[in-house]
Amino acid sequence: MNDLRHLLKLARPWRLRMAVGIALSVVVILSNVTLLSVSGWFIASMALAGVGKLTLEFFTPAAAIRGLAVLRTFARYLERLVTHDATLRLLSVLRVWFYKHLEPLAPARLQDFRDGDLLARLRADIDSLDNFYLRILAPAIAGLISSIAILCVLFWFSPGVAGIDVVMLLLAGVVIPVAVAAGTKKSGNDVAGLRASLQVASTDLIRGLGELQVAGAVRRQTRHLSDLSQQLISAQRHQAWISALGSALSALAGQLGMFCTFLFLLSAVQAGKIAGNDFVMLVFAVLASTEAVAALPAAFAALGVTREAARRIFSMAELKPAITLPETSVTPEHFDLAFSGVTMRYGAGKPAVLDSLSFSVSEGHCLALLGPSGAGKTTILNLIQGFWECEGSVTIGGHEVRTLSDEVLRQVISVVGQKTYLFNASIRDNLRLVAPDADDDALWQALAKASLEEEIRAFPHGLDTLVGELGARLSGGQARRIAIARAFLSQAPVILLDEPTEGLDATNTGLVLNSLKTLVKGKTTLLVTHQIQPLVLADSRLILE
Ligand SMILES: Nc1ncnc2c1ncn2[C@@H]1O[C@H](COP(=O)(O)OP(=O)(O)OP(=O)(O)O)[C@@H](O)[C@H]1O
Repeated sequence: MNDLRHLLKLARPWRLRMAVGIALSVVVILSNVTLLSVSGWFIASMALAGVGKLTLEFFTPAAAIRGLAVLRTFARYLERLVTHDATLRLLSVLRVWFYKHLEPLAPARLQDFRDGDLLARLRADIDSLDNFYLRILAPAIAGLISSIAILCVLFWFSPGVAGIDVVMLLLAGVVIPVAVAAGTKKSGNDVAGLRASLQVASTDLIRGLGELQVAGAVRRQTRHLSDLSQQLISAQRHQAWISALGSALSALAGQLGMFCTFLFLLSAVQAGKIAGNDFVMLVFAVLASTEAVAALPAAFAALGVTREAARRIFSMAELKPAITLPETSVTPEHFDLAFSGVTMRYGAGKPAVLDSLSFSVSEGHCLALLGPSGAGKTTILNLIQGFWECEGSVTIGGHEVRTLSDEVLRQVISVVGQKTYLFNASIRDNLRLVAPDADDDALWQALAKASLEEEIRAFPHGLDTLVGELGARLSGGQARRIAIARAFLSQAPVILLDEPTEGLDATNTGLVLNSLKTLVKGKTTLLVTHQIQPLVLADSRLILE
């Protein structure tokens, strides 16, 4: 329930809109109940007037019936407009709010989550929260207010009938929905979890299709996907069944309430203690009062999924970043790098990856970091980028990295790694990621320095060429040189090179090294490599054990 309370807090800016939505729901319910009751009264009165048992002025009730019908339709339209508007506003803010909480968690804290799972939280779980106000909160509050109003009016006519209606409303509006919530709790949790697993499996299938095909494992993966899909369908079917059963039982409770009212008032009518037209009106009123609680079984069926979705979102948003950088900071004036007594562990109690490490790189120099796999070379690059906390000090130009803002760090540091993330957009957009205001001339100059200009000019669409998903339409060497062009555009004074020529053929290695020679000139550079060729860039070497 804490998660739902948290959600309510986030919805606070729209509380007026939400309250108006609930008030309109109450108007809809009460106008429906009044319409049916007055109609019953009017038809019975007309019948009695027809056999001469009473005289009737029928203009007023006829006008009231027409007025109620118009009010009901109009209020329903407005209620849909207002409640959906409030829900969509809440969802749009929630998505941004969640993304803002995710951002500082990257990359250190997000490594425990799979991409598909994150996507499911960002999309499907947040979508599920539209249930909260629209299908749970608004119907429950509107149902409660309307029930009290109906019971007060019935009590004024007949305390006995009000008593019958209380029992019926408690049954249809509390007992049955609570039973539905209990019956769908497990399947609700399952639906949110299975949806995420399905997203993870689908992402894996699409991303790894090439490997799966080579390994002959496509069928196995699709069978896994199909099993998950079946489990999700059966959890959703279970929910739909219980929800439908709840709605049917709720409707049955309304019919029983009507029947009991009929029996209760029959003797009074026969004894002439109550008029025939009032008798029909009260019977109809009890039947129509189920309208106040009709939405609750479905609402409570949605409670499980909604609660689980809220838990998944808020549990993630409560995670603490591995390191908290200040919002703003100075920009260093010079750019030498220094590690002093740095000890680093990936988690408390884990072995030290770096143990009291000290070294420095003076401004404009290139230091090659060498050492066996697992020695901690990439960890050093991660610390410089401010991704993890460590003991000791890591400084750029004399400023501790942890005292520099994220914005300053991204301006100061540029990374060329073996994996370059390319967005499925044009080459222009991929380059402008680091320099949004750069014009085409600047982009071509950067491409020329990255030894890529001629190849891009040869493409029919030049800078507008779409690179495909993860840069699928470019070769590995071209993608690497796009990363180098980005580094030229960013003009960052500190360059981190992580295996810059790994996996490239001799021609591409030559092209990349030529460009890197220009890039690192005058910049402070750390080079991580297992290969011999990139060592031409280095002024000195540090061997880690
Ligand atoms: N995010 C992480 N969480 C937990 N442990 C990690 C993480 N990243 C690296 N490690 C561990 O830290 C140690 C150093 O890893 P690191 O990637 O820095 O080594 P490396 O020298 O760059 O290796 P390679 O040359 O193979 O890239 C390894 O034992 C690795 O398992």
